[in-house]
Amino acid sequence: MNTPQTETIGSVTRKSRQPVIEINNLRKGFGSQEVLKDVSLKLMEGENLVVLGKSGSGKSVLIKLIAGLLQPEEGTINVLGEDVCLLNSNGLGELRKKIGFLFQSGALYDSMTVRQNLEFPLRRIKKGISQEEIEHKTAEALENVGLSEAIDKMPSQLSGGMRKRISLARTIVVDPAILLYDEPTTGLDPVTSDEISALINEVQKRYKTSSIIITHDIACVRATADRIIMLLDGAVYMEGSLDKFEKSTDPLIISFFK
Ligand SMILES: Nc1ncnc2c1ncn2[C@@H]1O[C@H](COP(=O)(O)OP(=O)(O)OP(=O)(O)O)[C@@H](O)[C@H]1O
Repeated sequence: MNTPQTETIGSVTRKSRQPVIEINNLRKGFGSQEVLKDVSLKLMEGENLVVLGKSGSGKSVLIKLIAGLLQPEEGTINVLGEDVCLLNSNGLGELRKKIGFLFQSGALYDSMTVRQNLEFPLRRIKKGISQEEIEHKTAEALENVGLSEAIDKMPSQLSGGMRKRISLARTIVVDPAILLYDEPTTGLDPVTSDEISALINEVQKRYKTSSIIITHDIACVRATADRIIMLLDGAVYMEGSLDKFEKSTDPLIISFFK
């Protein structure tokens, strides 16, 4: 009889880990422009997968395809056991409740306090949730991003780094299974960027999420990546551990990691 192997990926130690996202032979273009020609990848449970690629290589398009915001021309996208391309709008809506997005802008609702910014998605996604539970989850999410004291502030009263933290709190407050980060540290100073990278790891541990992180920030890659995928010319150019990328002698990889 085979003994199940135990392995640790990110924060999750399991006898056998499952893919939470599985993409096969994805093709997507706009008009005559081919952006993704043939992309296949997996995101494993509990893993932080970093996607690298030159500007315009289709990283954001990839995230939008995963979320069902764009339709591919060819290929399959399976997220948490659902074939995204076959879901109707209700099915997509349900699936998106399990996916958290942290976009570059991290847009908060400027006319709402931090508390209201967190309570809004909770009420929308967790139908029937009690007021007590809302308050508990809001306080917990703010504590986890180290900003409990900001609960009654307006977004305009916060620094860029604080806004990013609150955006992350708003994303995690609804317990997503998957987090999609699009350039989470862009526009932040190096110290604040490092804090956000550390927070990405904290969130992974506490909330047991699986994440795709798109970033050009190599410090963020070094801090967060369990595995890396480099896109080039619409396909996966290289895939592997941080160590593999750091030791690569390929000029393109070196140009990213120098
Ligand atoms: N809705 C759209 N309609 C037409 N073209 C689009 C659309 N979305 C993206 N594109 C094009 O697809 C290409 C890839 O865009 P994408 O935003 O995915 O790049 P990226 O790798 O995320 O770049 P960056 O690192 O600069 O953010 C770009 O040439 C972009 O202009």
